[in-house]
Amino acid sequence: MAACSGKKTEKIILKTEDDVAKALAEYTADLSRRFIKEKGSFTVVLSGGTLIDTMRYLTESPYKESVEWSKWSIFWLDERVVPKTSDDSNYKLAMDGFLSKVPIPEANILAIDDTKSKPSDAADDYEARLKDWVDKKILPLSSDNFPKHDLMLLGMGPDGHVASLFPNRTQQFETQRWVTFILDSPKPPPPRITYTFPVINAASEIAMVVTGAELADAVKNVLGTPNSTLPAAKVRPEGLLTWFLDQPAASGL
Ligand SMILES: O=C(O)[C@H](O)[C@@H](O)[C@H](O)[C@H](O)COP(=O)(O)O
Repeated sequence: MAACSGKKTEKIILKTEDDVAKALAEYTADLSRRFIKEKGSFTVVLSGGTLIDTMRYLTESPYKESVEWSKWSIFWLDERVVPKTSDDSNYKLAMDGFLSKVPIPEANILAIDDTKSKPSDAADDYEARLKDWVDKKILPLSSDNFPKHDLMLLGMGPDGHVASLFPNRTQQFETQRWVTFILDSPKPPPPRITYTFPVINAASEIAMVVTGAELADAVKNVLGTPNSTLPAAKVRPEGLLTWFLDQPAASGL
């Protein structure tokens, strides 16, 4: 556990992906209640990939009616530099599978500007708009002056990447920027923008949601190897890190 331990790391291993989906809905709804009670809002950062499908129970009873959706704001951990209508778009994935099913106000959704076709411009623009949200006090700053989100929901790839921070790519070492870009992502499509580790680790809560046997080796590397060098081992939030695993993903532990 040492390799990925933040101030506090928890590991929840459940039998099936469906059990993980149910536990994730309960965890997210609990945090929503807690943060809204404490500070009147809830800022949530989404990944692409299978995560959106694993969030499916949040769009159903009892959560659909009980969660205070109007207090949520939505951000993306990473986004592909493609039109929002493209099947490769993380915005489209989240819109189709989650955002179209719950009443989060459109003004609270910070999506990529897909008129910026150059990844560096798209990253600069997203970072500038994050700065506006900090200026408007929607997002606080961490002690290191990075934007602090309440909850980040992360997936992990079989190569141990999180967000678009890949092994053998330099973006994982960024220490200054809030949002950076990559032109040669090993996972297609190649051009993307991504939050950096200082922003990820400024979060109050991070859930690593990892299901399926194809992730077992990466899980074993990150959670079972001291000093793992995979990007996922660099996830060490200021707050609590909770790993949600199904048994196939946890089978190497
Ligand atoms: O845009 C992306 O590609 C994702 O944000 C990416 O970081 C994803 O979370 C992981 O690749 C895990 O993907 P799976 O959940 O599909 O394994």
